[in-house]
Amino acid sequence: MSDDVRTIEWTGDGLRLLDQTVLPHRVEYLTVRDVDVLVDAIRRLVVRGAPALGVAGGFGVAIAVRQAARDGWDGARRDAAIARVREARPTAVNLAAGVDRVLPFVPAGEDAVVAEAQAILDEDVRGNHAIGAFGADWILDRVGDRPLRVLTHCNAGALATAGWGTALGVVRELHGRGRVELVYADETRPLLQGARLTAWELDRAGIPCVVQTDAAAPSTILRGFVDVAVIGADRVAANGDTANKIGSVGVALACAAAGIPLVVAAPWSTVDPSVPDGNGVPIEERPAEEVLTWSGARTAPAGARGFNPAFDVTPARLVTALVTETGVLEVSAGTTPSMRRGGSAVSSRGEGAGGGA
Ligand SMILES: CSC[C@@H](O)[C@@H](O)C(=O)COP(=O)(O)O
Repeated sequence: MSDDVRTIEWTGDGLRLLDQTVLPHRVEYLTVRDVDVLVDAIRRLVVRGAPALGVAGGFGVAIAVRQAARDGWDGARRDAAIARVREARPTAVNLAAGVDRVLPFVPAGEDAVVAEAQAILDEDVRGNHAIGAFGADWILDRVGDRPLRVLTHCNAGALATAGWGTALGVVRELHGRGRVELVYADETRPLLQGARLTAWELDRAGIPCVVQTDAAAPSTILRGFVDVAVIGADRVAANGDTANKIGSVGVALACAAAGIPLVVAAPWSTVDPSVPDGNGVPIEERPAEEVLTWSGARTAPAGARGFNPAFDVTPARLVTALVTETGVLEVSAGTTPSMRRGGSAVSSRGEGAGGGA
């Protein structure tokens, strides 16, 4: 993403968000100055993607601190507002983690909170570049040092992060090395993060891309059109089970059946060691209207009810590699995130089970 378009930044006036609900047709920003507007923006996916939500969580606390001073709130009201930000969406662990990370700075005041939230943002951008390099190295080593056909699901790009992207950071790095033949971008039902956002990012970056329906993805993989799938994550359990946008598990099953790698690209801030496996990940269920309507018009018959889980869990045995900012864990081969601070060894490149920050 070029410098003229920032997903999320603190301007002093408030938190400036690129409104992802109107992309790719319009580039509009929303400046958030109060907590209720932020909670609504998170729920409507004005800002979305696990790492970007972590940054929003950190700055959300700054908004609450400023609002408390402005509107004369007591501590209890301020803390309740912070809790609303923390709980605005349940699956991406980054949101709660972002809030929790800045909380100790609340007594020191707004500037201290903003500085810590800015550190989350800056670390995310740095980490994504490292993820891109580690991921590209691993893929070219394991899949082949040639222009590759890459499949991705949802949007794990600059828009989903503070910049550069995780899965799309790997794609950007591969492209920079002349190693992308084509990207298959799954459209990502029902809110089209792939068709609207991933395709927009790839087009701006000059990376060849086709958009396909989610239902096409397993077939595309089984027909031999894809060399590697690279996706992001909303929460990675200690055993490597990975929650990501609904539809990811179908991609993973097809990759396993076709014998191609499924690579999950995510920062350590998306790993939740407190959750032993995928059963412990809360899965957001979104309004039924998102699947019962199209462009605001009802598509399903009046009597139909909807079921709209926003995420699924890919079992660790289907995750070939987890690429973090400190290296690569070969999860299906038995190297899990829980081994990070453990002892024994790990991966092909750089990362050990005891590695990382
Ligand atoms: C780097 S973003 C990783 C994930 O958060 C992403 O793949 C995803 O599932 C986003 O879902 P969304 O509902 O758009 O917030």
